This record gives sequence, structure tokens and C-alpha cells, in this order.
Amino acid sequence: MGRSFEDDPLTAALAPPPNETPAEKEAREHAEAEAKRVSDEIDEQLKNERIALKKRKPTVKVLLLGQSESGKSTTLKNFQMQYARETWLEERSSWRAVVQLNLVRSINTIVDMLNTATSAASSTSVPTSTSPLAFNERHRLLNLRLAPLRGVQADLERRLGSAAQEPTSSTTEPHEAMPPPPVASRRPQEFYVQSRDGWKSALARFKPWQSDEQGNPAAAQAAVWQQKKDTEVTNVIAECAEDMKAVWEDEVVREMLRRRKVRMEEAPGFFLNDITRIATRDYEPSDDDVVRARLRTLGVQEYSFFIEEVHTAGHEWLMYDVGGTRSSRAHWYPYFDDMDAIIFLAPISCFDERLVEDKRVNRLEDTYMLWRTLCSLRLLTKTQIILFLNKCDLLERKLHAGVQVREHVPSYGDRPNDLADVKKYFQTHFKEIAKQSSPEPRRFYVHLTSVVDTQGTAATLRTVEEGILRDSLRRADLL
Ligand SMILES: Nc1nc2c(ncn2[C@@H]2O[C@H](COP(=O)(O)OP(=O)(O)OP(=O)(O)O)[C@@H](O)[C@H]2O)c(=O)[nH]1
Ligand SMILES: [Mg+2]
Repeated sequence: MGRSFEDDPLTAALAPPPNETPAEKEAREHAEAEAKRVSDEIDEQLKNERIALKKRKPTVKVLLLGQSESGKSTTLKNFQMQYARETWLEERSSWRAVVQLNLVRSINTIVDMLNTATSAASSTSVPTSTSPLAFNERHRLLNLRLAPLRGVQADLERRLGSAAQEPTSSTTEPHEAMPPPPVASRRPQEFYVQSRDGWKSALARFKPWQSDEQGNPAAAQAAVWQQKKDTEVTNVIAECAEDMKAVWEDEVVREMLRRRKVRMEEAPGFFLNDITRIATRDYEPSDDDVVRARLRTLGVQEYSFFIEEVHTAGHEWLMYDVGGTRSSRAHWYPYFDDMDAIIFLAPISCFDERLVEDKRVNRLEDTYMLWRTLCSLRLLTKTQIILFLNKCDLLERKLHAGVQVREHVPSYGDRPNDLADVKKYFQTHFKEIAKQSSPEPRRFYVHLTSVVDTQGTAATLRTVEEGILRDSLRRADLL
């Protein structure tokens, strides 16, 4: 049986009092009308907010993928430089420590080799197929005079936030099916920083003193200590400038590097041709220096910036930069289902190199494998995937130096070993992989890039940005 009106406690509580006077009734009705007016106002406000929210464009999310050293962080730097100029300028001088570290590491690598070579030269009398390198007292002196740079490297590494752990090859045996070990795989070890907010927390230790830190004695003391350290490091580097230049430009050293098949110019964070400019007491990194500076990424790091547009209020962009070594790739997957676009970096100059973390694997083969996997994922059928065939400048340099693609990529066959043909071949190959592995037909977006060339990259980024935005808005409307 249904309950009567009087039985319902809520209705009873809201009902007017039974012995209400006309004045009380009038006051009550007035209060109720006022409450309704306020309630309607709130409803209207909520409705407007909902409409505004619907009108507001969604955040654009982009994931950068590719093997280690493919250029993901460098692409992100280009986006920052172009669209988050203020943050970029705030951070720029903090990159000095990274550039200094890159330079010092390169010199220490050469000095290490020189040490080994000079002691071997003085202790061995075994005849070699090539004439012995003509090391002399000058080389021994250079070794001695550059010794302080070891302390500088250790200090910079410690302060940048993490012990340097280089990914090592799981085996030293060459893979049977692979061509001989690549010349470019012998390179200086590099340094990485792991932090949730990417390079920000690493660079924070090198930020100039902020006036808003006044009144905080601990921060002030830390800043004084940091400044003292910065000055010490910079002084040692400046004092070694002439010797660094001498060792890098030395003909015997160059010959030693050639014989050992070490191509310093192709290594990440190459600054040896800029010693005179960088090894000074008042060195300030330029935009190009920051773009070329190498700091390896571990984990997944999020960066946000706002891109203004002429006809709309603009959009917030969230970019996710990931570590590309094999051990980092497990972290990629959770980010796949929420992205508007993926920019995949394929470094096509690496056709004759092997993975640092596994010397059995050719870097181009590894990139093909990643690309194939990405294109085949059902989860990504609606995600725009943009391919950057990157490091075209290094590709050109290699071809110019006479490296033959067909010796490392047998399917290249008898095609001419020139830049245009090689680029065309790779482009077609990646397109074919996408076509064969995609579960549904998808558009092939490709750009031939050298992301260290900031001007050229700026134009590419504008095209990419417009394409991603168009797609993202179309999908937002469909939802
Ligand atoms: N010459 C040349 N160097 C490049 C290019 N792209 C990137 N580099 C350099 O290659 C190095 C590696 O680039 P990163 O952007 O750090 O590579 P990543 O993909 O972020 O690597 P991980 O963080 O290890 O996954 C850096 O020193 C860059 O300056 C390019 O197109 N040409
Ligand atoms: Mg990176």
C-alpha cells in the first residue's frame, strides 16, 4: 500500500507550518521565491559553463616515440623554442652545464684513447700492418694538462642529478645475420638524467639566482655554493681551452681516431668544433647549442605549452617525451590510448650503426621493427601517426664520406648511393611497412628532417601542428 503525503518525512518537513499567519506566509513565500531565483541563476550559470566548456577546444596530446638518440627530445626542444619562448629563455642558460659536460666528455674520451695508445706505443714492439703513430712528448704533456677535466666531468655529472649509467650491450658477440660492427658505434659514453619532470629538475640546480629566493637563508647559501662551483668548473674548462683545441686538432690524434674508426662528429652532443666559443669564462649557450646538447631521457616526461591561434582562443598542448632505450619501452604503452597524435622519429642515418644497449641489433632494423609494431596496433587506428625521417644531415655526411648503403642494407641493391635516392628508398620502405601492417588504411604523414636545424624544423612543426589540430578538432566534434 502507498504511503500518504503526511507519512513522507521529507515532504512533511518541507510543508508550511499548519498554523502559519498571513505575514509569516508572505515572508515564507518571499524567501522561497528568492531561493528559486538564486537556484535558477545557478542553473543558468552551470548551463553557460557547460556550453563554454563544450566550446573550449580540448587539450592536444602528442607522444614522441622512437629508439634512443632518434631525436625525440630534440624535437620537443624545437616545439618549446617556438611555442614556449618564455620558458625556453628562462631555461637556456641552465643548459650551459650540459654543453660543458658534453664537451668535456668528448675530450676525456679522446684523452683516454690517447693514454692507452701512448702507453701501448712505448711498451710494445709487436710489428703492426700500419706504421706506428708518431706520439711524442707533446701528447704526454697534453694528457697531463687535461687531467683536471676528469674532476670537472665527475662534478657536473653528480650535480646534474644521477650517476651515469650507460646502457650496455647484452652481448659482445656480433649477430650472425648482421654486417660487421658499425664504425659509428664506438663513441664516447653519454650521460643521462632521470626525473619526473624531465630536464627541468636537472637544470634547476644550474638556474641563476632568483630574487624571489631572498629571505630564504638555506636557498641563498645553496645558491652561493652553486655559483662557486659553476665558476670553478667554468674556470677549469677555460684554462684548458688551448689544450683541448690542441688535442682535437692534432694530426696524430686524428689519425688515431680514424684507425680506431671513431667518428666523434656523429656522436650526440658534439661540440669539439666550438671549443673557442664554449670554453670561456662568460660562455652563454645559444639556441642551437641547447638543441644540440645531449641529455638522455629515462621514463616518460610531460611538457605543456600553449599555442595561440588567430581564430580561436588557442589550445593547451601536452607533449610526452619518452626514453627510447629498450628497457624504457615498457613505459610507452599506457600512453597510447589517449593521444591525438604520435610523432615517430626514425633516424635514417643509422643504417650502419648498432644499438648501444644491444650490439647485435642494427639500428635501422630496430626502427623498422618499432614502426611496424606501432602501425599494427588496433588501439592506434584512429591516432594520427607522423613519421620524421630524421638525421638527414648526418645521412648526407655519411654518403659524402663514401659509406655505401647497400653494404648495410642489402635490399638497397644497385640504386645510386646519393642522398635523393637513399631518402626516397627509405621513405618508400617505411610507407610500405605502414601499408602492410596497419589493420585499417591510414594516411601516411612523413617529413624528412634534421631536427638540429631549427629553422627548417620550425616550418615542419607548423605543418605538423596544423595537421594535428585539424584532426583533433574533427575528432572532438565527432565525440
Ligand atoms: N646532426 C643531427 N643530430 C641530431 C639530429 N636529431 C637529434 N640529433 C642529436 O642526437 C642526439 C640525440 O638526440 P635526442 O633528442 O636526445 O634523442 P632521444 O630520442 O630523445 O634519445 P633518448 O632520450 O635516449 O630516448 C642529440 O645530441 C641531438 O642533438 C639530427 O637530425 N641531426
Ligand atoms: Mg630524449
